[in-house]
Amino acid sequence: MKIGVVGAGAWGTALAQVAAAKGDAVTLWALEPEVVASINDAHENSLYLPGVTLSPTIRAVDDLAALADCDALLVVVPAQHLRAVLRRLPRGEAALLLCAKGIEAGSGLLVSQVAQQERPDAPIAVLSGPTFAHEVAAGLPTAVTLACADAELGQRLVERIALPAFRPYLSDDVIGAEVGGAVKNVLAIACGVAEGAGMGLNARASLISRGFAEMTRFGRALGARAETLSGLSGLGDLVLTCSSTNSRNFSLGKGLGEGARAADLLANRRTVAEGAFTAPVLRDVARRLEVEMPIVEGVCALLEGTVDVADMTGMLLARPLRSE
Ligand SMILES: NC(=O)c1ccc[n+]([C@@H]2O[C@H](COP(=O)([O-])OP(=O)(O)OC[C@H]3O[C@@H](n4cnc5c(N)ncnc54)[C@H](O)[C@@H]3O)[C@@H](O)[C@H]2O)c1
Ligand SMILES: O=P(O)(O)OC[C@H](O)CO
Repeated sequence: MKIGVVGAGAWGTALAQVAAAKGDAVTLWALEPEVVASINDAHENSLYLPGVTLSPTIRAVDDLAALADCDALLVVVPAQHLRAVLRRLPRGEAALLLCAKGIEAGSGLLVSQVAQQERPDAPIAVLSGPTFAHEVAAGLPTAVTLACADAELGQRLVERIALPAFRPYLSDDVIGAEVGGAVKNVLAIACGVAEGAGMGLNARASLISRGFAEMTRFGRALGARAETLSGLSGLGDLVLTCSSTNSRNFSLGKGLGEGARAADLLANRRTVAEGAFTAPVLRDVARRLEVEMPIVEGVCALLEGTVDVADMTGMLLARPLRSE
């Protein structure tokens, strides 16, 4: 199975390294010419994954047409750019393994739903789970969910990307795998806020737990299965992302908790904090589905600057007492 990777941020680069680990050639499309040059000349992505020596079998390209002969494409551009990039991909039979975590602004669609609209004939799968790119690139033990409605294709993809320290679990619940990855980014912002404002570890654990209840309600409303939401791509990724400043979403929240404005924290940043873009559209979809997501509502209000941290905390704590 000839693999191409679309998007050479930290995660696309780490996944190219995974795909190249068995010695196969991997074509990696990068948006930025300096990233193409850095990978081909120095075997390093000095912009997005500095300090990691990449396999010499990874060839970076700046032209999406170079991916035309691939059997499978790992699509790793941020959710808000996915549709535009899919429109420019060469037409073909390649399976799309979608690796971004988010919900598209405007449409309210998950990544797989965007892909189905843009590439209705392409076989689709989703890769998600607790995966800091630099740890995967360093070969540290990692387990992920690979979700695909077509069990045979899913099995082939699992076997193609599995490594001794990179362990994919196969699922057929595509929506469930995506909901976890999209919602956890917003909840990680909330946990970062608690960290930045010095609210303590009890507050963080409560946000993870009550946030998981929000994720589960939302996922169930979209048809996700409960066991997917409590698996690697749901609870697993929620725990990871809510626990470390290695997470861009958690770090963004920490800055908010320390009193910075969202616009200042987001201005001129090169790396993506998907939760900031997913939050308002997640809130809108949840309201439409009549799913209660008070933590997500609070994160949105804070990002929009309509409340401060004290207001947000007060609103969450003052909600009516209820059973768990
Ligand atoms: N970094 C991680 O540890 C990690 C792990 C799992 C999933 N993800 C997900 O993977 C996706 C990509 O994140 P990342 O961490 O690789 O990115 P990144 O933050 O390292 O880099 C930003 C990426 O966005 C791309 N980009 C910017 N503007 C663009 C445009 N107009 N069109 C197309 N691409 C554009 C850049 O070229 C670059 O590839 C996100 O959805 C993220 O949530 C990231
Ligand atoms: O740095 P974050 O917050 O985008 O998180 C990266 C991965 O999604 C963690 O699984």
